[in-house]
Amino acid sequence: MTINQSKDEEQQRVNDVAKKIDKKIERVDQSIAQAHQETNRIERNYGENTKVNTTEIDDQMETNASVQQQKQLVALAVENENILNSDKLKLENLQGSPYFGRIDIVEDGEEDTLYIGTSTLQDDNGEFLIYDWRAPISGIYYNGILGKVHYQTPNGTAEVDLKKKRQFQIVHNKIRTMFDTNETVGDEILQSVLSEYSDEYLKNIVATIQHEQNTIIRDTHSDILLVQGVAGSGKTSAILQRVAYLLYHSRSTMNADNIVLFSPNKLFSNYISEVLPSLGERNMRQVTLNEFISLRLSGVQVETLFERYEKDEHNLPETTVKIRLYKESSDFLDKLEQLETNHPEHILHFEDVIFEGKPFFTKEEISKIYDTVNHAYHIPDRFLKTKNILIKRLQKRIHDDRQQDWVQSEIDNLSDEDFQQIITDHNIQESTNQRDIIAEEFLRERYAPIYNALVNNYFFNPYKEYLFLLNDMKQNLVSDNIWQTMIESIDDQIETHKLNLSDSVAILYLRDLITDGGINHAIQHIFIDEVQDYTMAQLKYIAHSFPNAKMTLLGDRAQDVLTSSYRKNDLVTEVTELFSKKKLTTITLNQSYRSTAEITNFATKLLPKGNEIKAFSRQGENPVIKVFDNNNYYQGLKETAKELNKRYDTVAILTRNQAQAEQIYTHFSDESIVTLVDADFRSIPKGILILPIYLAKGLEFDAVIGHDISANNYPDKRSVDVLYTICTRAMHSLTLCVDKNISPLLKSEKDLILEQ
Ligand SMILES: Nc1ncnc2c1ncn2[C@@H]1O[C@H](COP(=O)(O)OP(=O)(O)OP(=O)(O)O)[C@@H](O)[C@H]1O
Repeated sequence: MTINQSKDEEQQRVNDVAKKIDKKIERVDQSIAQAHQETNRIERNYGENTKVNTTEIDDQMETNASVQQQKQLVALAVENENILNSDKLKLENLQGSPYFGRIDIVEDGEEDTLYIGTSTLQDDNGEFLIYDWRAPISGIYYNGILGKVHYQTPNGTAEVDLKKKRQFQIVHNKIRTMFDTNETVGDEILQSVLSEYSDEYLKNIVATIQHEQNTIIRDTHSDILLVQGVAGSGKTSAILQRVAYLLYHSRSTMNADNIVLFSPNKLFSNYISEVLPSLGERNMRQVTLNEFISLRLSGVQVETLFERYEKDEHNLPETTVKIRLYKESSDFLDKLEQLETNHPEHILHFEDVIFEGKPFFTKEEISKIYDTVNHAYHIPDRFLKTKNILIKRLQKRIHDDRQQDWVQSEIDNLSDEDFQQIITDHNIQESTNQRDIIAEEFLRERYAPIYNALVNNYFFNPYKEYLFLLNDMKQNLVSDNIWQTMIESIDDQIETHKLNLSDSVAILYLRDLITDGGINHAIQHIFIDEVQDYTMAQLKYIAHSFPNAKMTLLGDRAQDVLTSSYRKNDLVTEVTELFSKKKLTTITLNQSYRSTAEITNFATKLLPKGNEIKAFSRQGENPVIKVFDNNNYYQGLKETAKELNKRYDTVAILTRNQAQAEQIYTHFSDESIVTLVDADFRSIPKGILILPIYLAKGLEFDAVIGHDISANNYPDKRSVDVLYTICTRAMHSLTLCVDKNISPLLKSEKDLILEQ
């Protein structure tokens, strides 16, 4: 059979499947309409039932039971609607491009042909028209070369003979390209996908997942999966396909709410938000490190990594670097823990519990309780016992205060409505001591802020405890004077409700350790993108906070934009040491997909070990270094951007910091096509964008212009990470602009220099 004949047959099949998908969508639409009517009907009914009389006890109980039942019915109806909507989304995702792969196999002597797409589709007889790309058998499409291959099933490893592997590119239900291949998912389709222009949203890559990426996506054994992947190697893409894969495989035990992704900034969250829905899945929870810390330290303003980077720009004093490195190590957290546990005689720093302007429990009273609890107990147990004793004292006080005159008179003054409300809220039966019970409930409500303070551990001051431990700490990093000055400066900051990034994690760790709090058992998977920005102390704290979670950490040691000015240790070595007791797998991705070969080759020359990075064979223009006369610099930059914008939808001018971005913007102020992006942006428009590199982390643009690549701005090796990250954001075109004084980092690139 010729390829054209088989293409005709394949096209025929696409047409048949497309019709079946359309029909199924029609049917789902009808079911959704019916389900919606049903939900409305139950909700109306629910509303009427809740209006039943609630003053008589019997009626009240009956109403409660009925309301519960109605609530369940509503929940079921809504759930049913959700399932139908999700089915519809999956079908819509198949519309126009129902599948991308086909495998012909022989299993146990039987021949079979399977088509692979973003989700499963069966016809009315239960025949599989499309297999989900995450089904066990689909794994061989990504991994297997023709011949005998294995795949994992729930019952163990199965062997099949893979006879044919065919790839399709189907657009609007027409086969655009189709060919048979042997090894990985072929270059030709990848070429075509990668040549497309940048988009506001990252796309799913299921049709072209590469071998190593597939290993990351399908790993279910490791506690810690660490991926060191060069710029543009598909780390972020792998995260998202992995989330989709894990959700499919653990459907009965996990949903998207059990997964948390730590993302580098708000722009990034929006950028990746379409991938999972395009695979028929819900997005996982997302949080930036700063949001995570700030949520846990409410009332304190924690410095962001971006703010610190902006402040740090120039050479940091050696002592600052030493102290910071120490505080960011996991050893530092261990040291705090040790100091705390080795001094059982030490009384924690407690605070008065204030009620209506006066201490209800004084810190002396709390300290005394803590001191009387057996010193041999672990600190969290002593803390809990103290807390329980306080709660008991509060309960006793409630009990004792019932007969107080002021309570009695407050009850007498209650309106009938309020009186009745207390009875209803607390389900108080009629009896001789009804008034006592009402008094008790009244006091419980009145004293609720105290109870709240106790439950939330507000009677303990972790900030003072931290300062105390710092004072107590023997260290030989810096002179005692400098150490003391540092402590005083933290104290001053705390006074103004501010905190450094490195202190914030230490304080959280200490607080959670002492109070046995801050632990979330429900999260099963943590993903951290751009892990090179995280300190070991932060990773240790995150692991401590989510004890049941497996962690997938993805980063690039060469894109250490935010901390390279002072950090020296290697990412992979540090992470491996930190998690030495866990089952850790490290995967390296050396193939870069984002940029043209010319751009990747240019960028890799900046790195000491750049020759390990493999460029993808997509050709484009050479990068250009444009040198302008000092007076014409901004004019030149502006014209370069406008020129590029005629050819490319998104042109990003990337700077070292926000101030530089703002300065450029003033030169553009007459143009409406230009956007100055800052840390609060949630999405990126098309046109010319100006932004500091740290906000462009993880993103990509058709054309990139590096601003002011001069010896002043990029003086030495410590600037390599920033420059490398700038260059690798470009998909198709890279221009570096500079006045006469070119950075020494570009010394070997004389051929690319264009004097203007
Ligand atoms: N297997 C693939 N098939 C198609 N496109 C891919 C594949 N892998 C990566 N890409 C594309 O390459 C680009 C870079 O991918 P991604 O952003 O996931 O890389 P990254 O390693 O996270 O990059 P960086 O660290 O530089 O931010 C994206 O446009 C992505 O769609």
